Amino acid sequence: ILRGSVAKPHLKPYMASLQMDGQHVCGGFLIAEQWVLSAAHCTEETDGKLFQVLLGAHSLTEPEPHKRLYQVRAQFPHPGSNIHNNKDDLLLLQLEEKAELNADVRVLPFQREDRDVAAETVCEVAGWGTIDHSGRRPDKLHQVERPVISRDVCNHRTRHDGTITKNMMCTDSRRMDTCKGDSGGPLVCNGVAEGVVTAGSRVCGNYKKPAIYTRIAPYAAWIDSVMASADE
Ligand SMILES: CC(C)CC(=O)Nc1cccc(-c2cccc(CN)c2)c1
Repeated sequence: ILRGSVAKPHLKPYMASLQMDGQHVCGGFLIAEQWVLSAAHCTEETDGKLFQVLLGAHSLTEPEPHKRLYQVRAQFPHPGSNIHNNKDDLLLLQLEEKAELNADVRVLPFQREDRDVAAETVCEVAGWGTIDHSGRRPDKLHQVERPVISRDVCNHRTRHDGTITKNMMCTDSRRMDTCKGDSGGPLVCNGVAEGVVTAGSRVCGNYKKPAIYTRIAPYAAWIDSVMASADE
């Protein structure tokens, strides 16, 4: 998160850190006791290995009462996701066991009504992604509030030039923005997860390249079907 602030510890108990070999790679969030939602492009550099999922954390390194690293039983990238564009950029992770829910570990409801969030709505996004242009990575969770911008503005030829589909949404990226490592985290508007951070043009803090999110509502049926069909 560029030019945001350190989050209040454990006030976003749905946040997950997707880790590989003990390193934070991407964000994610708890959508059910045994399921985390994130972004498919986070698996681009993992060579087919499974993530581990850290829940209940504020600091990535310090001991905290309800912090726990969960093994992943299976990963389900959306079948339409690919490395060439941001389409269907969702990843479902089934934890090896149900997460123990407590004050620091809670499920976040996601939007099921497929209707655009109004432009100018101020939403919040959090993550352990880079916090400055030298790529510094934080130990503690950061957050930032950003206004939604309309798909028409986001699709302007000087912005994302028509690549923003009805399954995507954008927020203003002037100075404060999401960045590398924030992918997979939720865009939370009025207490509900409306979107999942995607890397988009992989630039940060440039107002000409608004932040892009995969809208969740259009994928509610896919999410439900994967959770229902996965084995015990
Ligand atoms: C395997 C993946 C972690 C590779 C990757 O995603 N790289 C990367 C590099 C630069 C910016 C970003 C990035 C992320 C989230 C939002 C944005 C744009 N605000 C950029 C993402």
